[in-house]
Amino acid sequence: MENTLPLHACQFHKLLSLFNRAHLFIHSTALACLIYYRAFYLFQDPETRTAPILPWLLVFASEMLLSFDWLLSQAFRWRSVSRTVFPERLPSDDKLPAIDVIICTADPDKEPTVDVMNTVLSAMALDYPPEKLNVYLSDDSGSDITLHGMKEAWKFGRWWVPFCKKYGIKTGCPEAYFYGGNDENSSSEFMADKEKIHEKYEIFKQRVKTAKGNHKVASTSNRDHSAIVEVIYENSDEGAQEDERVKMPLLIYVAREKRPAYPHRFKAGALNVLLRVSGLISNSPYILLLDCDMYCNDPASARLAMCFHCDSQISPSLAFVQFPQKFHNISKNDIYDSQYRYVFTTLWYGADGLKGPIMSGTNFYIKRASLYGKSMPKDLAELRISFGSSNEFIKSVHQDYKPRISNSEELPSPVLQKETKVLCSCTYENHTKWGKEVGFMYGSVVEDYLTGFILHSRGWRSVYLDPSRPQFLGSSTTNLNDLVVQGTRWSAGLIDVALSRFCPFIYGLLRMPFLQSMLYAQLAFWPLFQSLPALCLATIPQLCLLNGIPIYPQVSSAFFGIFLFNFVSVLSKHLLEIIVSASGNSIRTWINEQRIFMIRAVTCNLNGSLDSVMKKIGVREASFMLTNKVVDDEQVTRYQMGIFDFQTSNIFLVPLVTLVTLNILSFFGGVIRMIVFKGTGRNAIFLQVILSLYISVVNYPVIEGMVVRKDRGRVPLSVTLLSATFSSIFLVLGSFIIMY
Ligand SMILES: O=c1ccn([C@@H]2O[C@H](COP(=O)(O)OP(=O)(O)O[C@H]3O[C@H](CO)[C@@H](O)[C@H](O)[C@H]3O)[C@@H](O)[C@H]2O)c(=O)[nH]1
Ligand SMILES: [Mn+2]
Repeated sequence: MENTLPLHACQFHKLLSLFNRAHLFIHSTALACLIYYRAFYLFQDPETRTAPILPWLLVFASEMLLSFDWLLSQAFRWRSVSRTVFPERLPSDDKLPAIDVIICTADPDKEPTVDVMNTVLSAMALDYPPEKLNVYLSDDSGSDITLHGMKEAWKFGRWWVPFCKKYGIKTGCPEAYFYGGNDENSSSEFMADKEKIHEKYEIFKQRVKTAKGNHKVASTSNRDHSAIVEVIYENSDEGAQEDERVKMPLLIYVAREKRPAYPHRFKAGALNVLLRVSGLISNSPYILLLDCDMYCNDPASARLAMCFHCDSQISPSLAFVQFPQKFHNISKNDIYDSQYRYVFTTLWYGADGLKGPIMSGTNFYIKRASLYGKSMPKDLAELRISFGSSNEFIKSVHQDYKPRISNSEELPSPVLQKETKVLCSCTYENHTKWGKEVGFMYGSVVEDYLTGFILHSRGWRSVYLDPSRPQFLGSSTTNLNDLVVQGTRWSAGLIDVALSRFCPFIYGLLRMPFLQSMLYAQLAFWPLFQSLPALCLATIPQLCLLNGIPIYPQVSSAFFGIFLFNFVSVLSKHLLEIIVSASGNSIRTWINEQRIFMIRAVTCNLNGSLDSVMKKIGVREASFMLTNKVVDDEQVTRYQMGIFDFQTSNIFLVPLVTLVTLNILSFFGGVIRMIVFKGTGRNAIFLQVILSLYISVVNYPVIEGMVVRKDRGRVPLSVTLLSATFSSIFLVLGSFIIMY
């Protein structure tokens, strides 16, 4: 009889959820009072109004948007859960399903080949039966350097994988292993082996680097090259000794065809090609997806994920098991919130309590069949419309298909080679459902969010697993420029979805539970719902303050308490969530996150939203600006020391510095007015003074960058001057507009 003990357990965070619901109730009541106060004003006799109607309406609209966004975000707080797994109860190895690992890379200049190969090697070292593990690298640049790197990785892997297995090495990424330094084993045999492997690793690295040095790629080759599919197989003397040979997973290099005249759909396009090619070659029922900068930090993840996929109760509706993105390069005082704490420790736990976390691009084990569309067509004509013209691929979508290569010693037949090239061609998807209903979805550069959304709306679910030892570790953005470039892409991608036919308010509400569609809506609209109010609340109350116009209730009013309560309630709730979710210095994390929310709102969220709108009206083209993975030592040092690096484009920096300048000006202006004003006039502008002060204090690093610092990472003088000019123009023009 089968093992009947459960493979996993789920814990509902009862206390936290109860608290969240109570907070939801109290805070909404306070928000209702605030809305009453704002709306009531509009019906007052114009003679008795203390402020002109335009700024009042702008501030009111911003408060409504923020409140609405807050209300949506409560979906993430309704039902938090966490999960544990019992991999020791899994069936024996011969009963485990096979896994295809797909790793994406796109540019050997921006994504150093040695790092990519480290990810490949870490995947090869996963603790899983080797004959059931197939590792694919998708190379969107079609570069010789990468292919050469793969061959070298294979050779080194023949030493590395057995070494990891023999000594139960956890860190399967050689670079992290040799330079991370934490060994439990001190036996002399181990030490000798380790030294030998370390030497081989250095040789491997040197070879990969030399190949790069010898090879200059033309920058256009990224967009114009033919398809290459190569099963990496090497049988030279450089490999391990015959008797030492351990069975290795299959390693396959795939570069799809790319031509300038054909859209290549960025990462989603690459993934769909890989779905097809892997379908033909190994056709494993489960797929692990990895970005090239995300290595396996623990070989156990495959088995942990199988605790869900092998559970016959939840497996039929389970699309993917998502692990968090964690990063190896986070400093103690993480000034940019590079770890995305909020997303991976607050939001995703909450989403898991509904129908599962949002797909997060990398680190998830997905069921292949879930990507093959809503329902399986019955006849061949329909199958061809869905999947394209390859009969061989169509055969592979049926469960009983036997993969074409079953072990690493076998070479692909010429027929198979020809067929895989067809599947990689840039015309293969024409007039098919790829990217629209089948595979990873096109239409947004956040292909992960959109694909997960479509899967969830078809009734699939996902689960979130966040074991104490990070199963995957990546490199995060550690400077302002990389952060805003990445953030702009995400924001644009999310707004693309928000403004498309997949808008979660309509498409989601009709297809998924209410709370789940709220959670998707909150994320999709988040760039807009953050940036517009932030822009307004960092300018309008300040403009009014300098003109002596009160926009908030005066200190003696009962509504003053309501406003203060709302402000304190949101801030303290945020602090509490940090205390619950993270270890370390909570207050510091809290300030860092408050600051980065504000900075993001007026830089990348704003820019990304604009980008998306401009694409809609046809002024801009879709693009996928890769996140930089080449380390700049000077910038890293600043990040490690907790010092902001303001070297970024003026499109981002000028609005930020302008807003901070404006708030400093209005704070001092306000203080002077409070000294000069007597009685109610003073009371009436108090909250505006506090708001300007709060914004200035939280953004102190910007001020420091403008006036104190002299290093390269400071705010350039030209930006400070430009920003001062902009804020003066705004103040003068704005004063005219609100007065009349
Ligand atoms: O045309 C492309 C563009 C990108 N990539 C790969 O996609 C991955 C993610 O790109 P990266 O530049 O690292 O972007 P990030 O912002 O760090 O990635 C986050 O955001 C992406 C969506 O925008 C998700 O796909 C990722 O999984 C998620 O980690 C990398 O492995 C790239 O090589 C391709 O294969 N082809
Ligand atoms: Mn990345």
